[in-house]
Amino acid sequence: MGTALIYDEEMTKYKLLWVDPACKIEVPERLSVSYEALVRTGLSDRCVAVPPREASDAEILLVHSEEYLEGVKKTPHMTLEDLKEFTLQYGDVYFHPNIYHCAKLAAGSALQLVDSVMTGTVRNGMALVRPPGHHSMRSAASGFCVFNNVAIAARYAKQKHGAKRVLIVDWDIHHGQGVQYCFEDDPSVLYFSWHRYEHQKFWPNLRESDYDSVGKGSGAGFNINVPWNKVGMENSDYLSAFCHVLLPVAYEFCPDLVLVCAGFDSAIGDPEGEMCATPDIFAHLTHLLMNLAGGKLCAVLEGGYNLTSLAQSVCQTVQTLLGDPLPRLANLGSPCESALESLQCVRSVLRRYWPILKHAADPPTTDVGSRRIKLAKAEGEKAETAEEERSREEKVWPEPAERLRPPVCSASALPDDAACPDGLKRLTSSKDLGPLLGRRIKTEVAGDADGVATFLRLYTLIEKMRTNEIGNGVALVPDVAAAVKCVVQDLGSDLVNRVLVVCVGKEELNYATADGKMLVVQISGEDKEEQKGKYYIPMCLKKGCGDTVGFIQAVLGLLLPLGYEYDPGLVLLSRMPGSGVGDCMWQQLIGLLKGFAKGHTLVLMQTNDEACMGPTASVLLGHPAPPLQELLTPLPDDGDALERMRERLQADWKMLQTAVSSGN
Ligand SMILES: COCC(O)(O)CCCCCNCCCN
Ligand SMILES: [Zn+2]
Repeated sequence: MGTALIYDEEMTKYKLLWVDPACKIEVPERLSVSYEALVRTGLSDRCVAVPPREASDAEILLVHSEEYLEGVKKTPHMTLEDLKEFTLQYGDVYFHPNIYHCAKLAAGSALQLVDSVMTGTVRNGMALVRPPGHHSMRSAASGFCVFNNVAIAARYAKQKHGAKRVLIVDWDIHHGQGVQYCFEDDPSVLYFSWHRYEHQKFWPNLRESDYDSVGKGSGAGFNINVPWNKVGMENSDYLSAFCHVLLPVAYEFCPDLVLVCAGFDSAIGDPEGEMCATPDIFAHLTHLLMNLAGGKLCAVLEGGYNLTSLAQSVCQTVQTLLGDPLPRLANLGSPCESALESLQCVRSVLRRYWPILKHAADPPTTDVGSRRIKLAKAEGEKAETAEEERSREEKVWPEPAERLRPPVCSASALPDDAACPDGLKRLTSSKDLGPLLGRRIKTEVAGDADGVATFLRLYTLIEKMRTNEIGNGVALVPDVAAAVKCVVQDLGSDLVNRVLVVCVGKEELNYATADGKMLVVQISGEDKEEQKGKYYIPMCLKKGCGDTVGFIQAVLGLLLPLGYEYDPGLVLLSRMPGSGVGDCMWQQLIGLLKGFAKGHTLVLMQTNDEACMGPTASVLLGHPAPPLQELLTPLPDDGDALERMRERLQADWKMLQTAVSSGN
């Protein structure tokens, strides 16, 4: 199934007709440069072009009031003076004779996207629209928005397609207060937004944009605000918010559909956000959401005002929707203290609603709330002078790296008598092993023919991943533990710099290399509290690997942050016989680990584990992992043990932090 792309140049045909410093950044070129970049890179040709349509009155009335719609309907016939007059009643927004038409197309585009995804015509998609939507409210336009495109789409998905639970992820740098108001008492729509806040000093300067607005009534717990109280947030801050706040809750919520308020003013270079996250971060944010809801994801453009980072970020997003390998995120730092304070605050208010967060730390001792300052609008929003604007230094960042699809997506290395699943390319061992290696086979590696054959197969797989001839691969081997040892000791570190070894099951694995060439993470039911140094991390689930809740907590809160910080060149994932891990969980694990090492994942399974070959091959080939059924409430001990482990490890691994360092 493909990726839908919705765009129509009609939505570029309105603009600001008078002087208004607050609105001058919202220009038609935002849409045209984004689309042109998709065309120039060849990405648009790989998408399924879906035409927009006008949202009907009834669809708009799913969110907005009749009086508001009636008012907007009059704008096409207004004189310039009337348009200015009409605009005055709202904030930071402008009207134009053609904006009503475009607003219907923008909302209708979101609905076309929902139809295409919910009917299975496509797997996922993106709508490039103007005007944006997430600020508009039931009876008010705001922040360049006229109709709330994504809020309408969520209501529509429920009403027309019977969606039970819809997740809305808003990575725009502004708080989508319009979306929050729409669903704050609705437990069927989970709204997650991060936004520049600066203790209420930043637009829209709302008290209810802070972390303690968690929703109301039966919607309590289903509204998540992550305020950024400083500018300059980086990739590590964004990934920490996903791994330690959004993803655990999203997995527990188990949505049927994911809608993204895809604003790119959260990228570096944007005059509104003033953040430092690079465009390739959106490849990973998109990827991390694609294993939810069976891959049903609709991204709808919101903000984004730096035309360079906007276009690059749109391309990164669409390229991930198309299933291309992800870029490696270079030198992730530690999340900054301010970000950790925000994560700690929001986790502490959410833990009572979401068992998966039940072990989250208490709020920080310093009362963050007391720093909220409600500046008088004039003072807070004093329009910066042209001088100030020029003085703000121009940000520069590297062009995102190319993300080349390897000629072969997935390969298999199997014993001759094993069946090869459809779509996998069966590898025969490469003859040219190189003299050095050849000699070593004779001596060190298991001398028997099987051992040699296994060695040859694994070497071939890894070598072809290193040269990007193949993306990922699966090998069936007679003895998984021996094969892991063979890769770890003889292959991995020679061929690849930094191998992330993830072992599911109980085998004793103690190859951790102190030099960090390997990071061995073992998830098992065995209690191995002692830890063998920074690079061997045993994660023990008291109830074993069959405990999906414990397993997903270990993956999201520990394995993912570790993987991002370690930044491996290869991922070796082995499934020990008798591990007890469920197929769905196993597929989710493969799907998530594909985000590392440009997708170079080598899966090792025991020859008699053939039953799992199908599900494994499906995800390796790029099919979305099926959703985990609604997660049961975890027993306290598992979360507790993992939480204790996280606290112990965070001294070595900064991405594991979820709170300000206890000293503060
Ligand atoms: C959904 O619209 C996308 C958006 O969130 O980016 C809109 C931002 C409105 C920002 C209003 N203040 C402008 C002050 C200019 N210095
Ligand atoms: Zn924005």
